[in-house]
Amino acid sequence: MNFPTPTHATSSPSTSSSSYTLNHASPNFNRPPLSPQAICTSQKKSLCSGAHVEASVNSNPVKNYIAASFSSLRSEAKPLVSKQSLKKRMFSVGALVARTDQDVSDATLTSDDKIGVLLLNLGGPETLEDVQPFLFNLFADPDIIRLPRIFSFLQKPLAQFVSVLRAPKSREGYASIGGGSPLRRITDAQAEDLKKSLLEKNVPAEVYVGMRYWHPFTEEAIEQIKKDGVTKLVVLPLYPQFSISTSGSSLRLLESIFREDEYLVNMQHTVLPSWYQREGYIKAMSNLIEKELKSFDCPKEVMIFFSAHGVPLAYVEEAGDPYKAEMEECVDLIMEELETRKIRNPFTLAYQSRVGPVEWLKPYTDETIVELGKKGVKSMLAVPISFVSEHIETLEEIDVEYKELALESGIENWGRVPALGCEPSFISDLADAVIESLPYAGAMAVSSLEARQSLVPLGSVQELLAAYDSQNRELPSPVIVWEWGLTKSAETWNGRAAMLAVLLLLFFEVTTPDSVFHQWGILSPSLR
Ligand SMILES: C=CC1=C(C)c2cc3[nH]c(cc4nc(cc5[nH]c(cc1n2)c(C)c5CCC(=O)O)C(CCC(=O)O)=C4C)c(C)c3C=C
Ligand SMILES: [Fe+2]
Repeated sequence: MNFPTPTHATSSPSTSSSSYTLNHASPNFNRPPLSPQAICTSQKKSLCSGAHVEASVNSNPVKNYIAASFSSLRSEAKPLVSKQSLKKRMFSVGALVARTDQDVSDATLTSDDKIGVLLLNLGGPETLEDVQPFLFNLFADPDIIRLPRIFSFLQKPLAQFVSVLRAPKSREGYASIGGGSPLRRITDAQAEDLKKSLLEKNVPAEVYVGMRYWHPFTEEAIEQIKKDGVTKLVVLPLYPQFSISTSGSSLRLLESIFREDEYLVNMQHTVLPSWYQREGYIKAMSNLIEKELKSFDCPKEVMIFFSAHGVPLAYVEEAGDPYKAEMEECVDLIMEELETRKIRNPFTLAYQSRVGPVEWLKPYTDETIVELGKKGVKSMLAVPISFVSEHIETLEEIDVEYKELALESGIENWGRVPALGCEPSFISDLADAVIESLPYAGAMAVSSLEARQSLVPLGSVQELLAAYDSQNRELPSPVIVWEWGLTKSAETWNGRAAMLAVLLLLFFEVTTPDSVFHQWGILSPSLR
């Protein structure tokens, strides 16, 4: 039994033949239960402590799924990371395989097959006028702000309110980076290069871009996929690490689109939920860091400062988002790779870009920079780690705000690693990831009602989505921002509701003649 590698794919007969087969035998896809060690060694302790580890629900869902999916392949898998780290982590990464248990059968591509790759990304406002509607789309997403079900009718009014409130600050940021987000341009270029790379590897495919919050919207990409008659689709979120708020949100949207559509239900497809462990990605990141370190006078003394986009703490602690664990493992893998190159710099991971008053993942980037400055760190290399394109948070937040903060904090030498963008070895590795996942694209059983309810064939996305939620609630619960009870987020939101009530009272106090406070003598008339 062979693990599908790029080598197999590139050894496929040329496309002129009537059909070609990815050259590997079908793996047995029954998912054996994971051993507790396999899970615990692959994750940070917090996820493992005393956990009941049996099904793939109680810890890192994406990894569990992948681990479960690939555990039967482990012994023969081509190591994707160093042997040492593979041993330590017990499993390799691959596609989140869109498969039912029974039927990873022939991975055969026929000449009639039309392969598509759907790149999922966030999207960004292209002009300053786009900023508020873009923010509206973002905040209207229940994976970004989730209200309790009985208040879900308030989602759009709330999104309108928050987006209008946030827009001036956001607009200022986008104005300072040239009047809009570069995300569409860069993602289009990545799509173009990926298509070329796939062709060079003898896998002709069309690559589509589907953005979550701005053009080209995922719905538009899907329409094009249908028009083009794609028969096998690889869904590839452009986020190396999985978060409920990013890849999860896009997958949830896809799931709802697929469920409604006869064509899509029948189309074979597979999903790669996260790919930060891939050797190609780890090496590409390490190359960038190694190169940038050389621009410092004393490279060995530079603090490598990984800065990841944050998520609210409740995502990780209450909803089981694997984001933090994946991020930490990703950083470990990069540092291991650098170690093999004899680069043994000190390093830190912190989280940036928090929005609103709730607690986000810590340590915060800004506070950490100040602390490191106080501790006497003189040289720092910032490494944006959660995203593969330049965007507002690299170009403005890191390059301007954090740089300024670092210099004020006593750090004398500052550098920043560029985002991967269209870096050829990275794109080539993405192409390999697509090729490796193709054999697992499977058809949904249209007749099955259950199949219609999940994005990928029966079981897999359900497992992925359900696994977000450690309490196994009916719906994965990304961020319940307000519920009755004593969770941290509930407390925060109860507090906010109270604040809102006070603000409303004050508002009516100063705008209406018969105000309550004045009648009670709490506010003097001069304040009106
Ligand atoms: C892995 C990356 C990202 C995570 C995780 C993420 C979570 C997340 N983001 C917000 C709120 C905002 N994000 C905004 C922009 C933005 N976010 C990401 C990536 C992640 N977000 C990117 C790449 C971008 C920039 C896109 C671009 O146009 O360049 C914004 C808008 C900008 C701003 O006003 O700061 C907001 C708002 C939340 C609430 C969240 C997790 C719940
Ligand atoms: Fe964001």
